[in-house]
Amino acid sequence: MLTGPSHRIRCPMKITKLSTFRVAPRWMFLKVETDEGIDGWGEPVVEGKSLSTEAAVHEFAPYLVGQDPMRINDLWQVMYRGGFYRGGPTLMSAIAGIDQALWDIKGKALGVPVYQLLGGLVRDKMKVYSWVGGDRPSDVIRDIKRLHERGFDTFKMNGSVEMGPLDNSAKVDAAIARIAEIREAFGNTIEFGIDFHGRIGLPMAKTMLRELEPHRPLFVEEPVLAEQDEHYARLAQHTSIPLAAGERMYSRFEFKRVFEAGGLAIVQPDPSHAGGISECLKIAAMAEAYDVALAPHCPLGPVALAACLHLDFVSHNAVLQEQSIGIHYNQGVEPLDYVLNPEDFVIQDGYMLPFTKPGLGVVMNEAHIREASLRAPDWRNPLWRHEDGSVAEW
Ligand SMILES: O=C(O)C(=O)C[C@@H](O)[C@H](O)CO
Ligand SMILES: [Mg+2]
Repeated sequence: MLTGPSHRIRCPMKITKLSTFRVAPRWMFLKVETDEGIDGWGEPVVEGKSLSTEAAVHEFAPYLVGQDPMRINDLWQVMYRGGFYRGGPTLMSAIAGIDQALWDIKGKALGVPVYQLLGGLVRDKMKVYSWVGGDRPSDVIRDIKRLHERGFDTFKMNGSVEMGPLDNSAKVDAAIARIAEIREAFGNTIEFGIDFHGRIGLPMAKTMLRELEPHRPLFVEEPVLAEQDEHYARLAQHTSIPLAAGERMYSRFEFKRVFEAGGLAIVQPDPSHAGGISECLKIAAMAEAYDVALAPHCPLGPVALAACLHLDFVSHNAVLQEQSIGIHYNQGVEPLDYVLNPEDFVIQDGYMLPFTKPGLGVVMNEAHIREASLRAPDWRNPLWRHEDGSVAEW
């Protein structure tokens, strides 16, 4: 017999408003409001395409306003399938940020951190890594020293400057010498991933991997571009170095091909690009079935990082988490500049601890965000060109 107020069948909560705030350095925050005063935050953004991502978020709004935010799975399917066209960085990043906000609302409505809604913790802390060097990797030794003193022992850097499709041995030697210098300086007291950022392609990848073998990087990222993912399996035959990729893949429908073909030892979906927590959970589970490790991509802000960590804390195969504190893209703006609870972003000896507050666990400084959004930069990545004038991969 349903009698007392606690048993009253509640009218479903309703989404009332979506607001977007583009802010420095190149991020965008989404606030989803409801008729019960519970707000959820997300971070939908394609770096360098925030205006088109913002438009996509607001194109989804008519499907969401008036709907029950607790029905995350249905709203996700409506956004993914309802508009006929699907996939790609813009639509999937818009869905990602909305998905994050819906999980934030659900956790706050039920009074628990999101990872509790996803089955609870599989680990007590999560290993994180820091970027060192810049677009053209320099001063990496200095940066590693500085961060190593702060307790980090795992790093990532760009693997090279611009590289032509078939570049010369001097540039290969320069790239390798920089890595050799790191191992020389730190031995096995640190580990590092090398991100080629898609700057090399198949003609150079085997050579670079061969030359890197003796220095045993933790992984090599994007040795070829995601649109040539068919090469990962071939390259993996030529190297013992774990190959990683995924930041430019946007749903399980893209990742399934690399799982089937093999070659990637680590996948790096970005919960702010690949459909959010909901979709990245499915990608993580697929990866686990193929014994592929998970290392979510996150060169972004605090909500994106929180979404990654909730994913990490429920995924057995999560091994490393990228975070953007001090990354060269931030130009002096840091993720914690936009939150009122920096003390909850605990980094101890290169690990982060689970958030404890309900929802994603991030208390956004809305007043500062609104003010900062009045000065939103139109960030875009540099356009590089080779010696011969042709476009170079950045
Ligand atoms: O963090 C990484 O692994 C990157 O490759 C950075 C890249 O995603 C830039 O954010 C694009 O603007
Ligand atoms: Mg990368």
